[in-house]
Amino acid sequence: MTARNIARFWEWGRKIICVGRNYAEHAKELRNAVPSEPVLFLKPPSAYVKEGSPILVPRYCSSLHHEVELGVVIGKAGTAIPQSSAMEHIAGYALCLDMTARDIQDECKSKGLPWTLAKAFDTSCPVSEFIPKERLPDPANVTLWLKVNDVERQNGSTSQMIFSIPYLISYISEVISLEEGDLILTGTPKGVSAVQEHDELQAGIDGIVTMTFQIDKTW
Ligand SMILES: O=C([O-])CC(=O)C(=O)O
Ligand SMILES: [Mg+2]
Repeated sequence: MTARNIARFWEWGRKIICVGRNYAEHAKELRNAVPSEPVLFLKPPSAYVKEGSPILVPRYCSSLHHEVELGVVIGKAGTAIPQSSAMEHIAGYALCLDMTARDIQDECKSKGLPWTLAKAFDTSCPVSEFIPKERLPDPANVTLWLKVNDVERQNGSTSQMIFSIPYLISYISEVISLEEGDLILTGTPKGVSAVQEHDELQAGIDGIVTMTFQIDKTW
């Protein structure tokens, strides 16, 4: 059997664990309380989309939002990983979008229902190429940006995260064992906004990676 290539982690069928409200300014722009513990939700592996394929607006959604986020790719499995050794479990990173059907999420929130329809649909997790961890020596201090049709919407530093990457790995792995090829989305900085069919989304980490996606309809 040939060894699987971690640089193609999105093909492994592993889980995607997302952290919400990890930047105070973003929690505030959506009128949410700043959390005292991480807010977690999941996306299935069918949510992955790579450059060259479009991001699809679900038929039931009339307000699709972008959320640019740093993704952490797990390279070594673990359960209840201590913060002190958490970084050893990272293979690398990817720039990610947590595409969100905001109107549906608002409805789910008001009814106290889970966010699956708002967050877990096909193409809800666009990802960049894999970034080996050596190329991002200080993941707690990188700037993420996102433009819609060349207009900047999001620009924030991972230094603004409420819960650090080691804390998140430790917290998540107490509840959900982490496996090689899993992806953790670490939350979005402020500036989320709605996108339409034919819009072009460009996102990047300066000097490290950029990626471009088009928005399309499913119907
Ligand atoms: O839907 C939300 O705003 C929660 C979330 O994913 C984030 O903060 O990144
Ligand atoms: Mg998010």
